[in-house]
Amino acid sequence: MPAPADFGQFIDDHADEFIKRLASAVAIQSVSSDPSRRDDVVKMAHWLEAQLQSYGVTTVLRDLGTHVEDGHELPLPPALLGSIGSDPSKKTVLIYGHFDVQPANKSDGWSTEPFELTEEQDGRLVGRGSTDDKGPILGWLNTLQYHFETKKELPVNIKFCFEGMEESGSIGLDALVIKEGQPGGWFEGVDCVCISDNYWLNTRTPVITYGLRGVSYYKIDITGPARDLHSGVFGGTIHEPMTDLVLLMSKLVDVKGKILVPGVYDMVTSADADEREIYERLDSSIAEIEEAAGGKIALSDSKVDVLMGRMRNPSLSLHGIEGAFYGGGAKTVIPAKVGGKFSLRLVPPMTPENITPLVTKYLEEEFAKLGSKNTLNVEFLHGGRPWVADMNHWNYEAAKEATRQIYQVEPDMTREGGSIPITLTFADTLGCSVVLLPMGRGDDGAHSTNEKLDKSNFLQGSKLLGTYLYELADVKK
Ligand SMILES: NCC(=O)N[C@@H](Cc1c[nH]cn1)C(=O)O
Ligand SMILES: [Zn+2]
Ligand SMILES: [Zn+2]
Repeated sequence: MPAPADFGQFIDDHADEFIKRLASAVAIQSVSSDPSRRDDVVKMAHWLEAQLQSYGVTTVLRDLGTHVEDGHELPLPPALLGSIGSDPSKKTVLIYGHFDVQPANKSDGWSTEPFELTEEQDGRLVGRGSTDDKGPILGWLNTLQYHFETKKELPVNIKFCFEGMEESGSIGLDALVIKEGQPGGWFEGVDCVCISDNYWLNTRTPVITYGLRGVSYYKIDITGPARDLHSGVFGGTIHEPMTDLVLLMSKLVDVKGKILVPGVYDMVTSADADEREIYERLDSSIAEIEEAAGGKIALSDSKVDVLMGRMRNPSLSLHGIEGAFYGGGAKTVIPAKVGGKFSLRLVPPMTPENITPLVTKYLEEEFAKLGSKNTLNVEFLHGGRPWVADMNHWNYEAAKEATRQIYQVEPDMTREGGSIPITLTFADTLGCSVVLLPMGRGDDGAHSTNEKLDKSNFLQGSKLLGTYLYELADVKK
């Protein structure tokens, strides 16, 4: 059953309205990692709930309890569940997305206010969350609006699961998905899952994604003096926490991206010629990867090695140092306590559970070698397992056919370097196929400054998601 003939036109005709709605969503500063923005994450849940309800979706906000952040107990934002249609003759698809975003400040280097969506001359819709993940969520709303206003029946039953903690490790969601996946739960009867929360490899070829790396996030605290000290008075006198931390962090990864924690590479198989061929065939180039990164800084001249570095190999990134002096000027302080943050991206069979003992043991051994009198504490902050799916499942056939119809090309089949921790929980708990059907381009700059979603991707992506529902209705189980 193809999508109705007027569906694409409806999306194009409502472009301005849809962009305004995206601007309203971007304006809510739903930064999950910032405790002072927690009310905005909750506000975003209510905003989205009202949108879903206006198109006839039955909704419920599920309380996820509390979590502890820097020693303070904080309420978690609720998860938003929705349901529309219960026709037993139709398939039921579960749609997941997240309404929280990464932090953003103009002073980080944004050209415009990050929480004011700015439409640029070339069609770029610039704003935090435009591509990750408010634009894709609104793509589903655009499809719902079409069916509501034209009084057309949806081709499938839809369940929704939208969360507000994805950028902070999806805390609390696992338990909810496991509970709602039981008989009588919200997700009973779900046949397949679709997530639109990642990106094409380049700026022209759509992709369908069948794998994600996992993540394991850590903080290493080094504590020394009771308070910050004058470096003129105490420099050369005491063990400095920052010196220890910088030395320790330098032991984690080398300049070529090689992870230095012993045992990590023993877990990963190396790619044979057939596997390398998969990456060779992908429509990508070093030049495009460097263009998206904004610098000629690729780790290798080999496209295959660079793509495998993102998709099928682990990596370790250093993110920041809490407690370090970072302002302008030349403050001569010795920070009393510093916390280094880093994470590993994981590939099968790595898990946060099997990797954490290796990381902790190594850091403790390396710290002991420093002979420092300061104190080390290694804390695991959050994690998620890697996931690889069967790309020949009928759920993927529906996504491929929808892509062919909207973009008139064969999609590239990719694994994503990022993580969506709940994906594996959906796959395992509901025992069904999960497909990742992204809307945005490879140069969207998710998590970065000047994050954008191109207007054409927003509109074509909305058509893609709607068309996928029709292909799903048709495809043989
Ligand atoms: N679009 C998915 C995404 O960006 N996921 C985050 C998840 C995460 C894990 N820890 C912190 N955030 C990612 O960084 O991959
Ligand atoms: Zn995301
Ligand atoms: Zn993200």
